[in-house]
Amino acid sequence: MSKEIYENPDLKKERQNCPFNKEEITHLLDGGKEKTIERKQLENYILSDEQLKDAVPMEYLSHADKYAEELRKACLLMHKLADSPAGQVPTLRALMGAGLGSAVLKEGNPLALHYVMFIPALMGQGTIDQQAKWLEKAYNLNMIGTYAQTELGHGTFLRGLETRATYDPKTQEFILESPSLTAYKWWPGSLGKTANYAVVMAQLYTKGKCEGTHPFMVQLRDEETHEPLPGIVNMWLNPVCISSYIHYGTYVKPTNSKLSYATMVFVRVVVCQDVTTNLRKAVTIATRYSCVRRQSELKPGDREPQVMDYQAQQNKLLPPLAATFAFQLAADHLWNLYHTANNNIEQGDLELLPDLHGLSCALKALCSSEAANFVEVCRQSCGGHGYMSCSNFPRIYGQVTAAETYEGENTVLWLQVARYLVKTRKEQSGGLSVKYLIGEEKGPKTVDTTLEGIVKLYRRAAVGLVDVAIAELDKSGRKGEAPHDAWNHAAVYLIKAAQAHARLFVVESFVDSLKEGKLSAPVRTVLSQLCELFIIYWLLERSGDFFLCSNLTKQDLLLLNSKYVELLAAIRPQAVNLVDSFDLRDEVLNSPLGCWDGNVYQRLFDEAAKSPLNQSNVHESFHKYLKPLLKSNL
Ligand SMILES: CCCCCCCCCCCC(=O)SCCNC(=O)CCNC(=O)[C@H](O)C(C)(C)COP(=O)(O)OP(=O)(O)OC[C@H]1O[C@@H](n2cnc3c(N)ncnc32)[C@H](O)[C@@H]1OP(=O)(O)O
Ligand SMILES: Cc1cc2nc3c(=O)[nH]c(=O)nc-3n(C[C@H](O)[C@H](O)[C@H](O)COP(=O)(O)OP(=O)(O)OC[C@H]3O[C@@H](n4cnc5c(N)ncnc54)[C@H](O)[C@@H]3O)c2cc1C
Repeated sequence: MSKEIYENPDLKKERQNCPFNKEEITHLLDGGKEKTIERKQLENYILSDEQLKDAVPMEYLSHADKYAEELRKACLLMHKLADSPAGQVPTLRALMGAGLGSAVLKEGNPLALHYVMFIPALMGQGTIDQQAKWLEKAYNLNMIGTYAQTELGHGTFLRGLETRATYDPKTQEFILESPSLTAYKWWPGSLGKTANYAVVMAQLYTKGKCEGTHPFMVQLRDEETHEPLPGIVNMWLNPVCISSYIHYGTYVKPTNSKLSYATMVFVRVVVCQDVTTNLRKAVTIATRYSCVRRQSELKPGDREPQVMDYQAQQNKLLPPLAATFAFQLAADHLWNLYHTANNNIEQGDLELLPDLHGLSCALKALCSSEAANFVEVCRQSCGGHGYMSCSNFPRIYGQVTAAETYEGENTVLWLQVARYLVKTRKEQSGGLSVKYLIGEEKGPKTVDTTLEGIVKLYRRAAVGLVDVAIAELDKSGRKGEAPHDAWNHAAVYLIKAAQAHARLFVVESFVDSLKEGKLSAPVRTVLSQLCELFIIYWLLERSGDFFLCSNLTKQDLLLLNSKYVELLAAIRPQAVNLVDSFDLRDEVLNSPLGCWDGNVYQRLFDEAAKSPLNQSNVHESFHKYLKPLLKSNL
């Protein structure tokens, strides 16, 4: 007789009479039905392999054992890659991210940088000959690379990197050196024990002149023994400049000095999708748990309610739920821009490069910071159980907050966006933001609180805050302040303007996607509710920006607040159905709080039982330390 599949009765009730086709949303998020089939096939292929399962929870292993275990599984995955039914590229993309990849490699993938930065750097910066020499070797894993840019003393300010690459015309070699302790490469993933090659960013010196940071291919370790090459700590020999700018000793300036930053732009684009996947996991865990968890008393004398029935809990979880759609659709738009810009750049057309830089900085900073805040809210919404390591919230939070720092610390990226916006506004120049900055709303500034009306408010705020920042810069200039001082003294205004611009891009992407998308009526209804909830939520959170730049009134705000709480109530019945549409397997969620069947308490108990401390009633430390203390009559 088939074993009755347990399903928590509350979750079962939540799933009854779903008014929309969950699979339609799954296909939307995967990029089509075929992609969903491919993803599920790949998940089965990977997650069914017993060798990829953890014998003991990773949190109970030593640092070295964690590394060894993750490396074992990462290497096994690479072997499986060759026979993957989904093909190598989709498999790699799935294995590098926060979805399938982190289901297997919970502490991180020791080979991630090889695929996420090392190979993209070769592809984006290497000459044809260099690619012919190294790409095949890299794809065949005959070398393991990393991207070594950050130093002990510098991560943000690339023009301040101290690693030097001096070209010797006599030997036609580059001598790489770390002239000081602060020049030591620090942070690059895999650099410590895994990689035997690195793309090293160093200041290029030729004929006594510094030509700025450039990428160099450097062998770090012997390919057979894996021993560090001689002098690897202070001196690297035989590096090769990965670029086509040195012709027989003469430096040929690139068309744009920032093309050497291209790998970072690629990762910023990818990070937007990756933090969204992590946010989707957190929202799924918290939403299912909030429909299983019954606590306190809503109606005196009644049974304890599902905590999801508290408006306060809906206010915690439904904006992040809406954000997962908003960020996914914006990341899709950015990915399309990236491909267009890159194809143009390959033809020598750099016109979209500033827009790509501006938008990739904006979206990476916005999605990572908002996702980090939302993941923490999801964790808190699960009370004490959300604090447990096995809830998976600590790991998800660690991964998302890292993205606020790596690939460009967010504040620094906001200021890059502001620089781009001020320049675009002043020059009324072309490019993507012209749609937002020059296409500003003419006519009366009266506010209508329809979806279109609210989007117009976002545009007014995006344009208005740039103008406020420019006014601050001009005021400082009139006082005789030097441009760099004026810029520093306007930082608060500049960052607000950059953030408003990023939010406008996300809001417009969400609204436009719903307009363009071929959606069934029930799916359109629920996604439109989520869209309206999200754009009102952000407006209420940042109402100061809107007061500053439009005729928003107290009445408008009160009306929007009412609309907001009505939408919470309207969406509440579909919360579980919406997170089910993400189609995240229990192994990917990796949390007893978020499992599909809602069997939370039994799974929590089973997880606790795995602790080494629970393998005996009395731990040996009692006899060593506690018992002597108890007897010591202090
Ligand atoms: C799947 C798993 C995922 C998840 C797995 C992900 C794993 C990843 C692990 C993390 C890996 C890393 O962190 S790798 C290390 C990442 N590090 C960084 O991102 C460093 C951040 N710092 C920088 O990018 C740079 O220092 C800047 C942009 C902040 C400043 O550069 P700068 O050279 O001083 O330039 P600056 O004077 O500000 O600006 C001069 C002009 O250049 C332009 N400009 C500046 N940068 C760029 C650019 N990238 N592209 C185009 N244009 C640019 C400016 O707009 C400006 O134009 P105009 O105004 O003159 O027209
Ligand atoms: C998990 C993780 C993985 C990483 N992997 C890699 C890797 O594989 N390869 C690699 O090369 N690097 C890697 N890094 C390093 C990462 O790229 C840097 O830490 C990041 O670029 C930030 O630089 P920083 O550490 O110098 O911070 P800093 O710039 O020193 O930041 C310190 C403070 O100074 C502020 N600040 C700095 N400049 C300005 C400014 N102009 N205006 C206003 N405020 C400013 C910042 O906002 C911040 O508040 C990784 C980092 C992490 C956390």
